[in-house]
Amino acid sequence: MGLLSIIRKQKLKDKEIRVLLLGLDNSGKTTIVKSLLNEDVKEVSPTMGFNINTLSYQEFTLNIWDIGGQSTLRPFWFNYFERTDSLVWVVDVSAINRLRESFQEFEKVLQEDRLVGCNLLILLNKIDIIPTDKSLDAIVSDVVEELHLKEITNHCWNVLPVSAYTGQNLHQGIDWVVEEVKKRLYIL
Ligand SMILES: Nc1nc2c(ncn2[C@@H]2O[C@H](COP(=O)(O)OP(=O)(O)OP(=O)(O)O)[C@@H](O)[C@H]2O)c(=O)[nH]1
Ligand SMILES: [Mg+2]
Repeated sequence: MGLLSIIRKQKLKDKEIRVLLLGLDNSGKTTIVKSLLNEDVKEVSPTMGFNINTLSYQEFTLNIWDIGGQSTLRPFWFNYFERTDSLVWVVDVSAINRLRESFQEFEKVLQEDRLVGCNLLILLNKIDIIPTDKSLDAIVSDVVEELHLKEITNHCWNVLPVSAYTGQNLHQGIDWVVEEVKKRLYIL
């Protein structure tokens, strides 16, 4: 067992899960956290640095690191990878024209050694405003293709369409994160 695995396992015994929330600016990361914390989702402004929020879920404490996604802030993302249990990548489904940009950043992040072994949840946010001429299934397959998700073999990954505004599917997302982390706790 490598040192990283030992540290992770100890942390999980302490029932702490570190979640890193990344994605392009305006994708809705901060709003998702607010929704999970039952705060006012209409009160957000672009994150200029980062926010750490704590969410209790089952017997676990999730420390959610929400990092600003503007292009000038992306070089700083690399300061936050240490000890991440779960990477949550947020995509704005109302801005499909930014999928390529999202993939470019996503690809860089996935090359990071410090993220080896963490699980990966891709949230397709803002499904409350998807264009009426496109089905949700079609949007999901576009994202799976554009982000080359089927080529990812070294992370357990999952895709969930969500809405931070309505709260749809957000708890399923957290459930998945916690269940994946639990599996590792018993398998390692
Ligand atoms: N319709 C809709 N709008 C949303 C949703 N989630 C977020 N938004 C809006 O999208 C905009 C950006 O939301 P933020 O949460 O600030 O996005 P962010 O990813 O944290 O952005 P940065 O901090 O700049 O990286 C805001 O105007 C939100 O109100 C959603 O589920 N539905
Ligand atoms: Mg933000």
